[in-house]
Amino acid sequence: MAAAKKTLRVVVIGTGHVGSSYAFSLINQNLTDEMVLIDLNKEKTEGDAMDLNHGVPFGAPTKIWAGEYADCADADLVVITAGANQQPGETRLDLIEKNAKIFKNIVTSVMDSGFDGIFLIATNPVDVLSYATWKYSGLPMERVIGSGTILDTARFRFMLGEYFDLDVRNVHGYIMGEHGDTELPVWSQTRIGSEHIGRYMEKYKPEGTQQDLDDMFINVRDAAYHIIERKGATHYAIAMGLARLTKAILRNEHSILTVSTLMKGEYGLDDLYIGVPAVVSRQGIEKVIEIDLNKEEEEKLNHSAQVLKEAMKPIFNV
Ligand SMILES: NC(=O)C1=CN([C@@H]2O[C@H](COP(=O)(O)OP(=O)(O)OC[C@H]3O[C@@H](n4cnc5c(N)ncnc54)[C@H](O)[C@@H]3O)[C@@H](O)[C@H]2O)C=CC1
Ligand SMILES: CC(=O)C(=O)O
Repeated sequence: MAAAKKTLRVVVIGTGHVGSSYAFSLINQNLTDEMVLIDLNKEKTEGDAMDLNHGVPFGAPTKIWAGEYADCADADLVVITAGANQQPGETRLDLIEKNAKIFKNIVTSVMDSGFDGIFLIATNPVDVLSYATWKYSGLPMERVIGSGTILDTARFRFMLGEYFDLDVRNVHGYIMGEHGDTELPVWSQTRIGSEHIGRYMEKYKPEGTQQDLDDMFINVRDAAYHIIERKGATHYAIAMGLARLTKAILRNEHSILTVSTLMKGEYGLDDLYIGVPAVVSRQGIEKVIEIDLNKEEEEKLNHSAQVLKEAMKPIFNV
């Protein structure tokens, strides 16, 4: 008889805007057999579990419950979206102290359960908290992944698709660096179809200017501020980004995605988590892809890394 297929379990810690949107996005993708919800607000997780369970007849069989840290023991993936979010005017780095404290407790509780899977982190500042999770958990770096600039890259591609009036799936480019104010667009490697963006613009949008593109990037970089001013939080797009990452991991897709991962000499950087393109599969981070950056992009990436290191100093002494 063939061996029974292992049950896939995802645990979501923090079921606020981001966590509950992710849970909803995940059950719509039929990627997991079991989903456990954990939050300080237990009543809310119970309500969310009831609500999501009532949707299961419209999707595929998935067991969903409001759980405990002990449920992490058998989890394949623990996704952390718990902690404070930005208030209008606050930067992501302003959240560092509050959320680093919360993370020490959460990661210790997960590891005490005997967890031996992959962590996926979204809480801000995501680069710093992914590093914190790696340190606090003692897991190999491959198994601690931050959502990094996956959302910024999606915003970048979306806005370029609108600008050129094209299917966003034909827009290829990356935002790298901090998921925050020092992130950078990699124009030198941005392609529309297989054409470099500059050449595409010359041929098909001659009225377009570099100023248009620079303004677009500012909108990408500041998108969270614009949304938070209007509705207090951003959650749908990151939830879909986390679901995309979950798929790459659980389905062993070997997908190149811009995630936050530990630098060990790549791009000349060491001992920090930062957003770069990397291959993501069932083992977690398979490898960082070192794309060619021009001088200006290299300097911007270095600056972003320096800002992250400064922000980490009081907590990790790096
Ligand atoms: N990486 C990214 O691209 C994005 C990250 N975020 C970040 O995600 C985080 C969550 O944002 P929202 O969902 O909007 O916040 P929220 O306030 O709606 O939800 C946070 C949840 O965490 C829970 N929580 C707090 N401390 C906890 C603990 N010790 N254990 C378990 N649960 C705990 C709260 O009870 C709450 O339900 C924020 O840090 C936000 O900045 C948000 C959007 C995009
Ligand atoms: C809140 C946040 O990090 C974002 O929407 O980019």
